Amino acid sequence: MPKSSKNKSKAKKKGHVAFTEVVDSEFDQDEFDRNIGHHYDSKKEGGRAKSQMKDLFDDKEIASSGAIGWGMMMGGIEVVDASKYMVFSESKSKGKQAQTPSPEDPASPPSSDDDYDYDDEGEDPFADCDISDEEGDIMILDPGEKMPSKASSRATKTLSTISNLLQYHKPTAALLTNWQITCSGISLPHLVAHNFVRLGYSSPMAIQAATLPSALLGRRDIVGAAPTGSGKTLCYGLSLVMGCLKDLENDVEGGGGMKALVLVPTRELAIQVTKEISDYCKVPDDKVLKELRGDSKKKKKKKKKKEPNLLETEGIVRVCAIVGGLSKEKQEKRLKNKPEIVVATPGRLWELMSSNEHPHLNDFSCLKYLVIDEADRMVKQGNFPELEKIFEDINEEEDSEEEDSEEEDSEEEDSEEEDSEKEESENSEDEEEEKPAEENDSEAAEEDDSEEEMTEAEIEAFLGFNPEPATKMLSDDILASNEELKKTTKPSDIVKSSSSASSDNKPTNSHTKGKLDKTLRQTFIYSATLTLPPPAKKEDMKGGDKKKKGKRTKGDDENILETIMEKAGSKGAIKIVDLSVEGGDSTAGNTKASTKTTATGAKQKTVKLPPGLTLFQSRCTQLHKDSYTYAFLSTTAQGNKGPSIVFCNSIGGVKRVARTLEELGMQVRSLHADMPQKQRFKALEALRNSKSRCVLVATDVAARGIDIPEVSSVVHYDLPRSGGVDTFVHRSGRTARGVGTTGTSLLLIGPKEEKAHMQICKAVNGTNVEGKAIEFGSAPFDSHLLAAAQERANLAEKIVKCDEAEQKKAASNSWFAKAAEDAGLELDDTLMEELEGKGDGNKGVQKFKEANNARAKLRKLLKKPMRKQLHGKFLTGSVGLKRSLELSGGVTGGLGKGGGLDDDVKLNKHGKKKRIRIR
Ligand SMILES: Nc1ncnc2c1ncn2[C@@H]1O[C@H](COP(=O)(O)OP(=O)(O)OP(=O)(O)O)[C@@H](O)[C@H]1O
Repeated sequence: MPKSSKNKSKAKKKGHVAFTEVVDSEFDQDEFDRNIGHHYDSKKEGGRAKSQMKDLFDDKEIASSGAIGWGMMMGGIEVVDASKYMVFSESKSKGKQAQTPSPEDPASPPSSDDDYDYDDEGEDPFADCDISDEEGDIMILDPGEKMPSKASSRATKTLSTISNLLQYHKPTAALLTNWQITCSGISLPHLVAHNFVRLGYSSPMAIQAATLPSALLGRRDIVGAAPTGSGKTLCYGLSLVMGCLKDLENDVEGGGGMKALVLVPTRELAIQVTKEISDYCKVPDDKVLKELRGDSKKKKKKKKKKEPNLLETEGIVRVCAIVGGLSKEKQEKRLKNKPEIVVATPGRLWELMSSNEHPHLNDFSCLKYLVIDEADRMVKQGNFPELEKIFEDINEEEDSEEEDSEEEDSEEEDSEEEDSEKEESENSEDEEEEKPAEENDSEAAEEDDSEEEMTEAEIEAFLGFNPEPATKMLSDDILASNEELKKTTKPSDIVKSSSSASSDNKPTNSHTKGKLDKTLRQTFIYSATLTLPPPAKKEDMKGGDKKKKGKRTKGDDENILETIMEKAGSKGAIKIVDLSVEGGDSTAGNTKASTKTTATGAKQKTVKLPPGLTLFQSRCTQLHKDSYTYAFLSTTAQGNKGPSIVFCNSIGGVKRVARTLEELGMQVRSLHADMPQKQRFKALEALRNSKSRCVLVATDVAARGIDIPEVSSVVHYDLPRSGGVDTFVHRSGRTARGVGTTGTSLLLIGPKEEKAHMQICKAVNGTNVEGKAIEFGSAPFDSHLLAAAQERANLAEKIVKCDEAEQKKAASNSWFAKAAEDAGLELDDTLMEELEGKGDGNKGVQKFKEANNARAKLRKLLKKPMRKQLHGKFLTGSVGLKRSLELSGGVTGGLGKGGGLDDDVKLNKHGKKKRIRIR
């Protein structure tokens, strides 16, 4: 009997997990049973086991294309092909039909489990496997393994179950052949491969393909720059997870210490990264996870509502977020579980570290990975003073070890070194003092003082637990090229390529079973906006080699990078990959020029934006920005498509614009550093889950890292002030993220923002032959609709202004009255009248009436479609402004010099009007 038929009939007989071999005839049932079947006994567990299996292999279509991509692009990652196995979707016990196609007719599924011929006699390797405990929970045991006694340690149980879990997706020989590209080298753990299939990570993205082999095989320190949304989180996240899984598997003594520390600039990003990393090693079944962690019984006994498993999420490897704004107690409790990976914002981390009450945060003896995400933002002076102290603590232990070894050196050498170090530290102190205190961007900086309790459901919702599996597909061209390569690659080629791995990927150190080598620590530095040194310098660059470092000067981006590496204590060989600039699609050693030469011969850096991003611009006065934003978001195909983010430069701006858009009938959320953390999370959650269109009005606290794939457009209501081009890149990158997505970024350029605009244009598009900046496309506004939008926006602004005035007055009056009461003073009648708004000619009442009138008028307008309201072209220039003032009842005030003019008219330096082109 051919092997495949034998296997099929075995599968019929077995009934532990029914499956059909889909792809070829070399499927090995015995191997399948060894690796998968023994976890589940259909007779005992019935439908539960089957539905678990169904979950495991749900994304079979993606897998078939995806794993090829991983194998090929990574030069040897081996990925499970879930399409090999098809399993029941519903249990027999529920009386539903199984979906597994029969071998004979793939389209006709067997009607029930009875269609499979179970054979209980003789050859059942699972006979001695009791897979349920006394409470009916599934236990995962090796064939022949005894039920663990109640007294058995969690560690023993975990290790045995983990090694099973890591195996249970083991590809068969047929699968390996199918994935011709797989070679020795990187081997993706099967659990991770499964999760990648679930997440839709069908092939590595460019930065992942460029960095992962060096990080995983060569254990190199990595400095990576790549456009926003290009998958940088996975570049370091996967290394961390694989390292931790390997340790668990190899039973490497870790002492339960922290193995990886990820530092990020914002709380939202910390929570997001925590979830993403833990997603890579997520265990498909909750019960299995609880069993692995040894806490299922504990929780059952308590019979309390499910404990929030939020700051630490649901992977095998424990990942825990340490952030400000959330309950410190809960985070402290999480730390007691000794999470292998800690993702933190520097403020809260330092607070807990310096309290010396959390041994887990003070013990860096096991630290193998240090990650600085959004590195340029993190090390910007004044942003995170705690960062330096954290680095010092981390490096303290190693430094002291080094010092010990240095003692063996000659006295002369010692004193020379001391002198040079002293000199260097003096220099660096001078440099710090010389540096003018840069504007502290308190907006985006963390303030870790306030704390809040969030309910389980609230944070769960924010973390997006139990989301629908992503269904991102491999783009057609990659698929096609993979197919082509698959056809032309012979197994012998694979062996060759694997044996001649590049020197980048040769391990600098090796793993020792049962031991943790401290010198193995890897440092990862990532951002979309890192200025990297030129190729020659890259080759020279060695982290921690102080003698090679030049004096750091303000604005010297290259030296900033060196400083980060030095502070982070990077000691190994550094691999630098820069995909963030045009022409920089290569890695250290063969980097092409990443600059353009302008007409004047000057070298100019051009940044790379996500491929699916379209840039628009529109010039308007500050007064018209509300109506332009409203018109873009409500009338254009690009702005109207999905959730959007509107960026303002100040908290006051965010509040005002959000209120105005709200009055205009939009579903609006705001996000800024002055908000309680709970509200901040809720705002992002609303954006992520917005069924109807949601607009988030935010400061730059939302500019970096936040990954909400649904966001379809970004509006720069204010052009970024500080860090112009970089901030523009990060803000714009909140849309068009990941594989095959599109998005729009609209710049609204006010009269005072021309300079900032020019810088952005130069950096993004370069200059034309005349040396002038190449500009973006014109925003697709309909001038008829702009007029209608202006009318509505004016009314909304009026309402907001009146409300604000009311609120301010009420606040100051109540303060005044209270102060008088506290001082035991009585207010006279005139003063009382004034406080009540009667004494100033009823101005307060008048404002209230004005607001109400405006509100009534606006409501009426909002009921009608905009196009029908106003016929006639949008009048630009001072005429247009006058008309809109008339329509609004004059709330916007008179024309000032320069301000108040529209697209086509500007004042020249003599105060005369000059015409400029409308874009
Ligand atoms: N191999 C992959 N295939 C498909 N999607 C992926 C892959 N890797 C990551 N992604 C998805 O791409 C999106 C962007 O990833 P990520 O947030 O890591 O980008 P980033 O480069 O860190 O962006 P930013 O610079 O804005 O922080 C995420 O939704 C992530 O799930």
